[in-house]
Amino acid sequence: MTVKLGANRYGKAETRLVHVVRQGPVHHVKDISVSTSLSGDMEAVHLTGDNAAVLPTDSQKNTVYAFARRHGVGQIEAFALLLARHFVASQPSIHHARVEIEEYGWNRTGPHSFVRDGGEVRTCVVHHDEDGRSTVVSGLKDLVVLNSTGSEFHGYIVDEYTTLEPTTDRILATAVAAQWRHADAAGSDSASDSASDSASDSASDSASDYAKAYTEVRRCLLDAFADTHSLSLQQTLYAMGERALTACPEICEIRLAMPNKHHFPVDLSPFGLDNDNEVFFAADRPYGLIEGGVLREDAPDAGFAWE
Ligand SMILES: O=c1[nH]c(=O)c2[nH]c(=O)[nH]c2[nH]1
Repeated sequence: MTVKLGANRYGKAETRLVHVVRQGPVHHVKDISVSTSLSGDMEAVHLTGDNAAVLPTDSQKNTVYAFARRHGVGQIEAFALLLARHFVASQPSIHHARVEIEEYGWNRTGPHSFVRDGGEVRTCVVHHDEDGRSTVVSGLKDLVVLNSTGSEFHGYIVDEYTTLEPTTDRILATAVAAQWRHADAAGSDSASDSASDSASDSASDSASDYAKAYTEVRRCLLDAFADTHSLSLQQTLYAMGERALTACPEICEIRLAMPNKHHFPVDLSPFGLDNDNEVFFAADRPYGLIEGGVLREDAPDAGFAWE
C-alpha cells in the first residue's frame, strides 16, 4: 500500500490578547483571540521530522503580541491581514496563511473602566497566499434575538412521525451567526497603515470600512429579523441576508447559521389555567439548525475565502 501526505496546516490557536491604548487618563481596550494557521513546504516535517521549514507555533504567538505593540490592533480584519502577509512574505517555506480573530466587546464605564459587553462576538477570517491574493470574511456570532409574535409555521410535510402542531403565532428566537465576504479584500494593500493608525479606533480608510460594514450589516440583520412576518426561520434567514446585501455594496455574499431556539407553550390545564401564548418552556436542546447563504448573482469566485 502506498500513501501520501494530504492537506495540512498548522498554527497557534486562540492566542488571547488584550491591548490597552493609553491616551492620558483615557484608555482604550481591544480584547481578541487570534488563531494563525500556516501551510507550505511541510512534506519533510511530516515524513522525516525535518523541521527546517517550520516556523514554530510559539513564534507565531509571539508575532501576534509583538505586532500588537508595533502596529496597534485597530480593526481586526486589518490586523489579521497584516499578520497573514507577514508570515507569507517573511518565510519562503510558508505559501499560505489563514488568520482568524474573535473580538470581545467592552463598554466604557469610566476613563479606564469597562464592563464586558455580554452580547455578540465580532469575527473575521483572512487568507493570504504567495501569489498576493487575499480574502476577507467578517462576521458576528451569538447575536441573540427574539420576536414574541409575528411568526407562524404550518403547511409542512406530515408523515407518520409528525407530531408537531401547526401554529400561526409562536415565539421565534435564535442566536445569529453571520459571516460576510468582502467583494474586494483589497482594502488590504493599506492594511498595515490601517492597523497602525487605528489603535484608538480612529481608523484609516480601509479599516474604518470594515467597521462601517460591520455596523451596517448588524443593523440590517436586526431590522430584517424584527420586520419580517415569518412563515419559517428559513424565510427570515433569507430576508436578513438579502437586506444586508442590498444595503452594503462592499459585500458580495453572506452566510447565516441560526439555531431555532424553541419556546413551547406550557400546558397549564392541570392547574385549571388557560395559556393564551403567555407562558413558555424555553427548550435548550435539541434545536433546529437553519443554515443558508445569500449571494449576489455576479459575486466573484470565493476562492479560499471560506476554507
Ligand atoms: O421555522 C422553522 N423551520 C423548520 O424547518 C422547522 N421545523 C420544525 O420542527 N420547526 C420549524 N420551524
